[in-house]
Amino acid sequence: MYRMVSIAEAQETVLKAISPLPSVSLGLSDAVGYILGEDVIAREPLPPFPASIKDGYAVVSADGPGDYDVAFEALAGTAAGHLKAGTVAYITTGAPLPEGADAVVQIENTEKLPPGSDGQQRVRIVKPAKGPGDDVRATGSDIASGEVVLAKGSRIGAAEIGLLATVGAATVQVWRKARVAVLSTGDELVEPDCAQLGPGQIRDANRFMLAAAARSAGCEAVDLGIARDDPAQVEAKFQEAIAQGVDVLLTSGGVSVGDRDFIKPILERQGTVHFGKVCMKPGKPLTFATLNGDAGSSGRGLVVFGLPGNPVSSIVTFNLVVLPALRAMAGWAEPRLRRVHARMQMAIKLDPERPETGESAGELAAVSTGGQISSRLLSMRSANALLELPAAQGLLPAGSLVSALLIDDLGAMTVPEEIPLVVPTL
Ligand SMILES: Nc1nc2c(c(=O)[nH]1)N[C@H]1C(S)=C(S)[C@@H](COP(=O)(O)OP(=O)(O)OC[C@H]3O[C@@H](n4cnc5c(N)ncnc54)[C@H](O)[C@@H]3O)O[C@H]1N2
Ligand code: MOO
Repeated sequence: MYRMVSIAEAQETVLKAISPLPSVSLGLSDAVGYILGEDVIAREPLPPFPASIKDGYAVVSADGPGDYDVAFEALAGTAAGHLKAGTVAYITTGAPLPEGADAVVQIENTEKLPPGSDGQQRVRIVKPAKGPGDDVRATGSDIASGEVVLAKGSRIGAAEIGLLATVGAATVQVWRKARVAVLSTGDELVEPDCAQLGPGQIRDANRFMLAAAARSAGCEAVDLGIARDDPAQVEAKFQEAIAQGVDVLLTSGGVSVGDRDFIKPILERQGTVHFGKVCMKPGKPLTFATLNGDAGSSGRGLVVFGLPGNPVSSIVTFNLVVLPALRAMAGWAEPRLRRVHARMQMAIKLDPERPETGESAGELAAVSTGGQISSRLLSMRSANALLELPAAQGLLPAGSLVSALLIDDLGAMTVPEEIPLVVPTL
């Protein structure tokens, strides 16, 4: 019999038992979504030279307004020329400021004059530069040489890829992501392409759902298929996971207390079961174990999550416990789900015994996805948050402010036309 642990204790136990996977070197274009395993330092200043902020004329600011010869053109991508006082140079945005010049006057503040008889281009500076440095980016004003542009532990998104490219970090050290094997167990399961279900059969939903969830976390998913309710078959699949050198094994089904539930006894024989019962609904039989030895692609053992067979229990426990573990392995400093406030738009019945995790959709106004039953995958459809509801009798009234754990990027959320600016009165 297992002691019933709280969700927080289960999460803490898992995060204590695992550590980040070894770092790997990745090409810049492949690094999006990874966590940086090193500080990235700028070797040169940016801009590497004083650069024009505008299309206009490079000037000696002390020359002031007046009519000038355009001595030459300073174009982006060319070496800076030398400007003599009393003349100006045509300059494009991003071009190096010519030596001798100290400011730029934008085109809008000038008037082109007819060329001289010798063809000399001339311009009138109508509104002169305010002083040295006007409309010029000084060397290193965006990024100083030696500056840490990205610290170890940063998450690499599109802007960070841009920064890496800017400073010439063509390859970077990042924490590797886990290889995750997915195994379904149960005599009743058939493949999704089964057109005609036999007696007692259902299609395997969990394997595909969990593999997709692992891939969404950036992990490689390894499909171990279905094991029948037979300890020898389940053990053979465990050996296959070890042989394939995966880091994490996700099983679903067979973790409850029936005499056909073989996952816990096998894990007890092969490794250490850290918990086998969690005080939550859905997901009570969630089991977490580590297998010793040289399993896992980094030779540091295999991490096994025995997820409940009910599909909703499976995906909810994945989000609450497995996902933080995959993130921690990938080097996330704060791997847990983001917790926000949501206001209930409707009353919700509470469970008297187990704190409940329900699903909500929409804005940070929580609307139930309907009947919350662990077998009913429709209760997860389009859900973008899991509400953390206490174990209690009765109804939670509409208007209650509840805790919500975000499980997606809210990309499907309706977008208000505008959000009013609220300025605090001081
Ligand atoms: N006597 C008790 N029985 C049960 C308890 C309990 O405390 N005492 N807990 C219940 C809870 S809570 C859950 S959750 C389930 C979990 O059971 P298992 O993990 O052993 O899962 P199975 O019995 O194998 O399956 C449960 C349910 O889910 C369906 N299933 C299984 N795998 C898949 C799959 N890959 N795709 C789609 N559906 C799947 C399976 O057919 C069952 O209907 O135990 C309760 N029992
Ligand atoms: O814990 Mo079970 O997941 O309620 O059905």
